Amino acid sequence: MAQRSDPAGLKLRLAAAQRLRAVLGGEHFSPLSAAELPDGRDRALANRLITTALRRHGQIDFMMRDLLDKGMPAKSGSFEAVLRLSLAQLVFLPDLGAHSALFLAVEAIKRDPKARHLSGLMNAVLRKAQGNSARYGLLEDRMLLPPELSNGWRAAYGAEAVQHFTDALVAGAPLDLTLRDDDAELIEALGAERLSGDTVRVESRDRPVDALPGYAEGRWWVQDVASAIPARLLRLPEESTVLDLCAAPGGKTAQLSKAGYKVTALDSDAVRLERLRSNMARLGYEPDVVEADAAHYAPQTLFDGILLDAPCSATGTFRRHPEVLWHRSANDIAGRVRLQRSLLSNALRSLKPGGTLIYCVCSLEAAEGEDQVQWALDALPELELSPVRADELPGLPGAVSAKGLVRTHPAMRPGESDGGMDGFFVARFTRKG
Ligand SMILES: C[S@@+](CC[C@H](N)C(=O)[O-])C[C@H]1O[C@@H](n2cnc3c(N)ncnc32)[C@H](O)[C@@H]1O
Repeated sequence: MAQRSDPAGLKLRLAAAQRLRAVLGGEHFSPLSAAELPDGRDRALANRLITTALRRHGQIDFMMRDLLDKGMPAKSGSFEAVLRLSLAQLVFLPDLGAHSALFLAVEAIKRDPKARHLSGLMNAVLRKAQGNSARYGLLEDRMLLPPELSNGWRAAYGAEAVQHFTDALVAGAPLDLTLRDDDAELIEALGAERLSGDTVRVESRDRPVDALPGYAEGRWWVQDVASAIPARLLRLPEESTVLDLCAAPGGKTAQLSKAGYKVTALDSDAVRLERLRSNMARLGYEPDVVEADAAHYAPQTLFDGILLDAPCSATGTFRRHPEVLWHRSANDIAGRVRLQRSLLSNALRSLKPGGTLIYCVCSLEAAEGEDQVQWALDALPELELSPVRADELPGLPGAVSAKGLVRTHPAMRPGESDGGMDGFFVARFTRKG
């Protein structure tokens, strides 16, 4: 807990350590908000420390093994989180200076009853790290990715692509927006460039998302360019009925609404559905909203189209959620594969004969993508593939396979942009008539 007499910069470090500790414990990363850290400069610095520690997690693992002769002390409260933040600062954020990394780490540890007995160790370890910081700054990029994931990616996408993945991990993601209505003045006010369809990209910004032009008026929503692909591939006439399965927080619901469909947005998570409702209210869209388990949902009236954005390992989102790289295990992925199969099977019960089903995941794992298509075609004889044509995705010809499946990954460049895109997989099916 920070106190009035605390040295400058301590409060933000305590907040950063608390957030990083929660993420190390398995939580999803979200940046500190204005409510959590009101001072904008403190907040920006705290978030920079956390994201650097998360992006450099694999290299910091190496440093910690190198520095802690006896390994991480047991039951040591915030020690690991504070150490990771300070190593991130010392080695990768030299513009912040070394003094505060050392001094404030020790001060932070002294304020944690579970770790204060380790303040001497923190000091000694960080001094040793300071002596080694030039060497640590040259650690290999391959340490940034866990071998369990990167070996498979190298086989699937090639060594050069995986090298780009590490660059993308360190650089982070630009901000992509889907526009509610096309307006050149708004695009200019946002400092954005057009990417594809109604997606624009903001490469750099000086304020939070909700302070950007057009946010309050609901003129756009945040959505990675890859995430905007699946809804575009539905291609049904206006007024068609569409069921958006696993819909929250509603990026694809908004696209489907904008396309003129009659949309039912379903999700099993009440809190996430609240976010969907407030996003739709801001944007002025009015889908029907259903709280239900998509594995058992059985509506009375069948739909013309279904978009199933299935829960997945989310490895394709590592540029914004570096923690997914270190949270995923083979078991974890196998569990999601089973869930995706049950959602796919049950989705068919809601689809009209002749209707279109889009299956998508923000995963780079073939087990959740390409292999699931093969499984569906074998196990669900009512389904047939409706291949996507390369000309349906202008600007991304390499994303469509010979079979008509869509695969994006962070080494792909949409349009002329330098920034990459999320890893996504999309397949389009029809239910036989
Ligand atoms: C990848 S996110 C969806 C993102 C959303 N489609 C969008 O574009 O904004 C996956 C969603 O699946 C939901 N989910 C997970 N299991 C579910 C289930 N059995 N039934 C319905 N929704 C589920 C989660 O609550 C989460 O909101």
